[in-house]
Amino acid sequence: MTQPILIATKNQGKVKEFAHAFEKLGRTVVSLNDFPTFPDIVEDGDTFSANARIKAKAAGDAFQVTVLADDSGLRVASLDGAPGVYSARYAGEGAADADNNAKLLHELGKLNVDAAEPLADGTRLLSKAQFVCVLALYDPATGEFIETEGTVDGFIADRPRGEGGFGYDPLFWLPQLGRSMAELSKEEKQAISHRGNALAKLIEKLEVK
Ligand SMILES: O=c1nc[nH]c2c1ncn2[C@H]1C[C@H](O)[C@@H](COP(=O)(O)OP(=O)(O)OP(=O)(O)O)O1
Ligand SMILES: [Mg+2]
Repeated sequence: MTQPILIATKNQGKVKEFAHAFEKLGRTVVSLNDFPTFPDIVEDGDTFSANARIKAKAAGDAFQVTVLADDSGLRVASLDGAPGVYSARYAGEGAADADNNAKLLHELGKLNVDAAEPLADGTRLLSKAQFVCVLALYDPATGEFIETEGTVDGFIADRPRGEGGFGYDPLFWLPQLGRSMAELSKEEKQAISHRGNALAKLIEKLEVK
């Protein structure tokens, strides 16, 4: 039996996406939710890369197994790239997804949005935006990291759509699909998303090694 892959995350949305992706490769995953006594990791890096490495190293050194970590977030053009690495705590420490989404709409509501044509249902697109995901795979035996980054471009809509995904997905509009990220199946999200993209790059790197 091959070992499950340990993902250094407590985010159930991420866990579901990785479980789906790795299932197709015949692998299962476990996360820090399976180790409730494992202490919270302080993500005090200035970049997605730094935080991904902090999470991978903390778990890898503790468990002495190879660990995958994901640090990700949303860059909103009209907010000069905010919330960026602060995406998880945009509305404050311990904020829920709904709080962060409300804060995002509040901040964008303060700006004068250009008079772009609304969508058929009246939805307005408030700003260009990009999801970013940095994956770090850390091997405690060598102390080495393998790192990849994935992005996806879209817009922030003025109202939520869809029940899938997590985080900012209901507000993230994909013009090429005419749907929000939360309206995609797991399969569709993996094919287009920052995380799916970063994971495809990581698997490619591992294959050529
Ligand atoms: O596909 C996504 N769809 C919607 N929102 C997303 C996505 N990917 C990241 N995000 C948002 C959620 C959270 O506000 C932040 C990640 O913060 P980040 O610190 O990497 O994750 P987290 O604290 O939720 O879990 P953990 O650190 O245990 O992996 O960006
Ligand atoms: Mg986090």
